[in-house]
Amino acid sequence: MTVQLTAGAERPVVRLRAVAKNYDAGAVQVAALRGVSLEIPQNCFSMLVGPSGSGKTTLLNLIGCIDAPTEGTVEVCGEAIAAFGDNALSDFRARNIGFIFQNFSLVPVLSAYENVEYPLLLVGMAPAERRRRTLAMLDAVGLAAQARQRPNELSGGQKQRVAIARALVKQPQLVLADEPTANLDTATGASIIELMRRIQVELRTSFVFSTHDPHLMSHADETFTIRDGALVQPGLH
Ligand SMILES: Nc1ncnc2c1ncn2[C@@H]1O[C@H](COP(=O)(O)OP(=O)(O)OP(=O)(O)O)[C@@H](O)[C@H]1O
Repeated sequence: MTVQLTAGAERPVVRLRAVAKNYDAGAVQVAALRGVSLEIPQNCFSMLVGPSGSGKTTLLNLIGCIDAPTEGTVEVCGEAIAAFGDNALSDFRARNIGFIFQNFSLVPVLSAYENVEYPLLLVGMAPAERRRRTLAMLDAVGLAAQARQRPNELSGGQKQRVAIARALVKQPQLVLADEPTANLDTATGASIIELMRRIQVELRTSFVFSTHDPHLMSHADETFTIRDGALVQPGLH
């Protein structure tokens, strides 16, 4: 018998405590985040919503271990990030976190197949398993027929599907998407959110995506609203 734990009983995949982030901008300091504490449960589709400049990218960069907080603690997949050295942190990120960006960030000279395969090369996976997983992910995002095409031969929505496959192919515990629909028309953006949601449920991973579009709220299990660097509406809705 499988015992299904509730989200509240499991260890959260992300835990931030009293996080602040300041940037030096010439003579002045910008307080990009102030006193942010949050927990993101496992197997959850979460949305980070707020206007431009509110701190969404800064927060995703801290959760993605790309940047360190000025104050407070960041725990991802049960690990205290401050305890890692640079090499251990890169390795941790490569194994546990997938990233999706608004400008897709695909490698232009690689085919869709090669873009998706790339993270598996980085973690040294054997060729047969690499091929199996890459083909399965391309199929999951509906791009099996476009495997040989390069990014400039794909539509915006298809490029973002490749980026989703690339983020998920190593089966990370956590996927972060920074405004994944910002460069897509409304219908394509909606289909990308639906695809991310379907894959999140199938693979039982955790997604956090940022947007300035509150209309997407209905898709999320949990919404965090951020304004001027502080959370204003934490918790389940
Ligand atoms: N490298 C940096 N140096 C100085 N200030 C920065 C830097 N990065 C971000 N900021 C400032 O921090 C604040 C939060 O920026 P952030 O990019 O996190 O917001 P955002 O909500 O992602 O915005 P957008 O929706 O426009 O991408 C803004 O005031 C921004 O100008």
